[in-house]
Amino acid sequence: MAHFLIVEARFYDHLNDMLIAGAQAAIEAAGHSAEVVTVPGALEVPGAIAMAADAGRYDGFVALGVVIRGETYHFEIVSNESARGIMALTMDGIAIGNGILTTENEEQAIRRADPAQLNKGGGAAEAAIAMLELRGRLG
Ligand SMILES: Nc1c(NC[C@H](O)[C@H](O)[C@H](O)CO)[nH]c(=O)[nH]c1=O
Ligand SMILES: CC(=O)[C@@H](O)COP(=O)(O)O
Repeated sequence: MAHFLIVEARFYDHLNDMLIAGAQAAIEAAGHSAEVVTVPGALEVPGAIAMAADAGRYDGFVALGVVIRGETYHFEIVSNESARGIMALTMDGIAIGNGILTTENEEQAIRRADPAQLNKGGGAAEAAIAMLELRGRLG
């Protein structure tokens, strides 16, 4: 059994709750366990994963959050830089599933967060599990 850390950027409560539910269900269905830590926004997610990876208590990570386009270039910064930070950690061999949604509006986000619809939280958890298993196989 592996132990995962779900790092959630809590920007939209109702959307995050759905993402977490999907991720937790996928981890439990695979026979693993998880705990959740909350950070202010998507830009803080890579840093939190880096801190937790250093601590060495977790086998893998699930990044969750929602970025919805506003009026300014901030959307691009938050979307691209959070993904870039997560990708950099992935390239260091850390098993991470990226479930940070980047959408044009709330309607798109609901469809993707809802476990009964596109279930992107569950998909991110499954990706983290797959990468952990791959690391075990590849050494
Ligand atoms: N606009 C969104 C943000 N912005 C906040 C940043 O992620 C960050 O917390 C802030 O700049 C302080 O460093 N975060 C989201 O997760 N979603 C957004 O839509
Ligand atoms: C991530 C965003 O685009 C949004 O939350 C920020 O909105 P704005 O660009 O209107 O300040």
